[in-house]
Amino acid sequence: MVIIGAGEAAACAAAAMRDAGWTGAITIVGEERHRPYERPPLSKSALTDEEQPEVRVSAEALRFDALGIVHKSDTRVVRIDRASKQIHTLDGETIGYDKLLLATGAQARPLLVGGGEYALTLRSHEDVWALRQFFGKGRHVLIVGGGLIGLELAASANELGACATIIENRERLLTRCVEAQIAETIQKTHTQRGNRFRFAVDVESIERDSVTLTNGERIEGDVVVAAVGAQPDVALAEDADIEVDNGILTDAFLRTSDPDIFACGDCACAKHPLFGDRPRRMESWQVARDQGALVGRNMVLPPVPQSAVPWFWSDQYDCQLQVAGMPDLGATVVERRLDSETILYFYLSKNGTLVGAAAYGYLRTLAKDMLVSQRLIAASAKPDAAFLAAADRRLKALLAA
Ligand SMILES: NC(=O)c1ccc[n+]([C@@H]2O[C@H](COP(=O)([O-])OP(=O)(O)OC[C@H]3O[C@@H](n4cnc5c(N)ncnc54)[C@H](O)[C@@H]3O)[C@@H](O)[C@H]2O)c1
Repeated sequence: MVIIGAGEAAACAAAAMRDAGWTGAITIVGEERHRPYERPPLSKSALTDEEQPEVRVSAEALRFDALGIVHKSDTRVVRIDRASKQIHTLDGETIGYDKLLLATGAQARPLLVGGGEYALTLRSHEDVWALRQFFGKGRHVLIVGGGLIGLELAASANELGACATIIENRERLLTRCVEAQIAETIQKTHTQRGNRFRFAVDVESIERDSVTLTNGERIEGDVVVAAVGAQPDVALAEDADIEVDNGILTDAFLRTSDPDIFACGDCACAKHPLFGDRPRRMESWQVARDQGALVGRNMVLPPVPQSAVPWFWSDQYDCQLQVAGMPDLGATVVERRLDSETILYFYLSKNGTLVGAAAYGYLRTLAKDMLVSQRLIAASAKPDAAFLAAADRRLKALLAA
């Protein structure tokens, strides 16, 4: 078993292969220096902690030695030869495989404007080192992109006594993953703390410590960060003529168009039986873990389809955003107000099936309901909308229905 890419999904897959009974060789090849590590802290505690940030190795990667999993770090794969079932590395090494897993992840999308190279990005542990020096008291951080990274960075900057200006070219924040009302509430949390926003305007050019917008405005700061999305790392798959369309295409079992090659995590665009025929690329830590565990198992045992409900969270200040399922498939939205600060939205498809849930506010208030929501989505439940909206009625009762 050979795995290309050494992130969270790869680590989970390798451990799952052993857990599924595979006793042969498992080799993970990745270009990063570190063992697979957790990326969620990079935009938060790794920036805000006083102590210098250390790589937080993933739980599964801590088991590599005990499980006899070989990890070749600092090694770039340059070609997959499907006919001879071999991969080739930049160092000239050739490694044969019976089954191959592509867990190549994604890269920060570059900002293609004049001076774009001045903008820092955040994807790796090393990127945090570069950013930390600009996140101190009295600093002004200019962030292009009002998505998850942009907002988490803005919250971290603010916690450290800096101020952030977010420049988003759409009309509002988080268009990729949440409903307008939640986006508005999140924006309010930021503005109350002194962060600023510009919407529906593009960046014309970037200088080392300022940005010029297409409306002529020039904003000065201490650093410019580009947080304009992630692009899947599909070059190896494309070169090997494996089907790609916004990610490496897989069926619900995470098999690519080559029966001996699988894909998972940020690079994979996979079908999911709960969410119709269209394959989807999910960019979240939990999905990487769930798909990794599933694909590792599927490469060893008779395959089973994806069933875990996609889920992610985002911590900003003392609030949390959680999203489960596929809110974009909802035809109807039902609001459940949990307290003055915390709202949960349910997304029901045309036939009344619960397909998504999203909540923002205090974790202690929303956690239980979001957990139940995930179970209801997994069960393709068709809950009564009035029941969902009534915050005094316990959602758990719907599980028994
Ligand atoms: N909590 C989490 O789950 C979490 C946290 C951080 C990052 N991530 C992941 O990291 C990846 C990258 O995050 P991200 O925030 O960069 O991506 P994103 O897709 O969440 O947000 C990108 C934002 O940039 C905007 N944008 C795009 N081009 C622009 C331009 N030229 N000018 C101004 N705005 C522009 C988009 O409209 C969008 O709002 C994603 O895969 C994300 O899911 C996840």
